[in-house]
Formats: sequence, structure tokens, C-alpha cells
Amino acid sequence: MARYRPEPPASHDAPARTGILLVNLGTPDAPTAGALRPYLKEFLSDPRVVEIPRAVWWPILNGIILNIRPAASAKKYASIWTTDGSPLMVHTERQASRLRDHLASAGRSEVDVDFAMRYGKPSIAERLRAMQARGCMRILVLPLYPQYSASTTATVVDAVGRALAKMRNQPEIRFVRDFHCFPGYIEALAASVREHWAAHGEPDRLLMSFHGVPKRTIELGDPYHHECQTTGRLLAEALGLPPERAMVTFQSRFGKAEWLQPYTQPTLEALATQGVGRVDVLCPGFIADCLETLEEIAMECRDAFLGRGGQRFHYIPCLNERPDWIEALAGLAVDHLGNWLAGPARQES
Ligand SMILES: C=CC1=C(C)c2cc3[nH]c(cc4nc(cc5[nH]c(cc1n2)c(C)c5CCC(=O)O)C(CCC(=O)O)=C4C)c(C)c3C=C
Ligand SMILES: [Fe+2]
Ligand SMILES: [Fe+2]
Repeated sequence: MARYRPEPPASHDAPARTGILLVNLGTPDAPTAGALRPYLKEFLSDPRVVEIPRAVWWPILNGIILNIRPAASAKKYASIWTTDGSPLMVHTERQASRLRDHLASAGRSEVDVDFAMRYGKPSIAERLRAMQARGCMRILVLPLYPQYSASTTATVVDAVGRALAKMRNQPEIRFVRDFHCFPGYIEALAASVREHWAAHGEPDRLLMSFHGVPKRTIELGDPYHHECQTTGRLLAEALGLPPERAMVTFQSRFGKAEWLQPYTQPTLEALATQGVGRVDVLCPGFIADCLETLEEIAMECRDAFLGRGGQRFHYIPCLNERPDWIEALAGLAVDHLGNWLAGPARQES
């Protein structure tokens, strides 16, 4: 049976197009306390991120955290900032532009590609409006979080909903919910590890460190922990690593509550104490290098491991703009665009 391909909804400004909006977390405008304060305020005021009743959280956030953390975080950001800006912004921008180029060279130049940040700039509402102004009446929103979590993915969906709530002629929207077991993602991760090992030899242990969330979110029904474990298992299998040489750990704990365990840094310290000589750490939950990988893992965790007697610590970078990842990302997007695409890709002339 022929595939049903509906006419795009009418746009009154420009010919109707299909678009992809990549979304990542967001980052401060500068590595300064002045820029960190509004960024952290927006981020930590999101009830999807901090699930504590407002009456309790508000005084802590405004009275304590926003007075102390901006300066402390600014120092950390300053240690990873590049001449082009925050690594997270630089990589996300490049991923959008490489994806656009890749789709064009695969005969899909009709697809519009843009990116937005959930916190800070460019905002989801602003970029959705810009895409609509370019005639995008069908938009695939692709949060750059491989594992679904309410604190990341769901809050992107919420923000898209709020932006749509202000539109008269709404575009049609699809979302990528997660891609924790998408073969192209697992294969690109495995290739990045194999390349690292071809150049530096194999470690005693491979640690796959994911961003943590409060442990309570498991009981609340969040599939995040399970999806991280699945990604870790699939990656270890793709690398042919036996379970005793691969570990899944969780980093970036915030606050006093228990978060997902085992915690990355204490695990590294324990491995060093047990006499494990070399560990390689990879952060499969992060699609772009950022503060949490470049500072927390590649600086703080490295120091902690070597400080306890570990011999060698290798940080394996995120997928960033690896061509195999951009190809996988295009495949993921095309799968979800489905019947929005105008049939087979046009051949370049
Ligand atoms: C307060 C609770 C937090 C939850 C829950 C949380 C979940 C979560 N975060 C990411 C990805 C990133 N987080 C980043 C920075 C960051 N995260 C928190 C807090 C929580 N994250 C804070 C306060 C910060 C800011 C920096 C700091 O002051 O420590 C980043 C890096 C951003 C950058 O600019 O480089 C990313 C990416 C995921 C995937 C996740 C849940 C699954
Ligand atoms: Fe975070
Ligand atoms: Fe951190």
C-alpha cells in the first residue's frame, strides 16, 4: 500500500517546509558569576529539575544557592571556556550545521535544521517562531538526550507546549523521546572507544559515567536509570567487554538527597585504592562535551583517581561532531520524519 503523505498545513508566509529542531540543555553566556546567576536561576527554578515543593525550595534557592553557586560554577566554566565560547554551545551549533550539510548531501536539502537550548539562549520559543517564519509547518523536536528523563526530555516537551500555546497557526510537531538503544548511537560510541584503544591500548576498566538524578525518581516511574543500564550493556557488548571490565556509574550529584548509585568519583577512588592501574572514562549520556565532562570528569575525577594511587586515567571525548555520529543522527531524524519526507532522497546532480 502506498504510504500516506498528507499535505503540510498551510503557512501564510512562505511555502510549507519540514524542519528538525535539535535541543540541548543550555549554558551561561559567559564564565562569570553575573552570567551564571540568571542561567542557574532559570535552570534550578524548573520544577521538572528540582522536585521539591516551592515553599521549601524557593528560600533555599534564592537565599543560599544563588548567592554561592554562581561564583563557584563560574570558576569551573572558566577552566573549560574556549575562544569560541562554551563547549556545549560550540558543539551543539556545529552538530546542527553538520546535520544540515549531511542531509543536503544525502538529497534532503528541503529539510530545515536549527537548534535551541532549554535554558538560556537561543530559547525553544524563539527558534520555533523563527522556523515557523521560514515556513516550517512540520517540526521534529530532537532533544539531544539519549536516555529519557523527566528532568531533561520532559521539560523540553513542556517548553515546546508553552511555545505552541502562544501560536495561532500551530505547526505539526513530533518528538524523539529517547535514543538510548539506537544502533547508530551505540555503534558511534563503540567506534570512538575502539579508536581510542587503537591509539593508547586497552584499560583495566571502562567506566561509563552518566549524569545522575535523585534515586527517588525511579520509584516515581522515571525510566532514566533503566535506559542508562541498557546503553551501558549494549556498549559493553559491542566492544566485546566482559561485565567485570565495564561499569556504569553516575556523576554530578547535587544536594543532600541520595542520587543514583554507584557515584562516579568515589568509584574511581575505590578502584585506585584496590590497585586498578588504568581506567578509561566515557560519558555516553552526554552528546556534546560540556562542564560535566571536561571539568568534572577530565579534571576533578582524574585528580581524584591519580591522587589515590591510580596510574593512568584516560577521558574519551563525547560524540560531538564525529562524522559517524552525524550520520547516525541523520538516520534517527529520517526515521522519525517518516511520512513527512517527500519520498526517496533526491540524487545530487
Ligand atoms: C539540580 C539538579 C539537577 C538535575 C536533576 C540534573 C539532571 C541532568 N543534567 C543533565 C545534563 C547537564 N547538566 C549540566 C549542568 C548542571 N546540572 C545541574 C543540576 C542538575 N542536573 C547544574 C546545577 C548544572 C550547572 C553547572 C553547575 O553549577 O554545576 C550540563 C552542563 C552544562 C554546560 O553548560 O556545560 C549538562 C549537559 C542531564 C543529562 C540530566 C539528567 C539526566
Ligand atoms: Fe545537570
Ligand atoms: Fe558538575
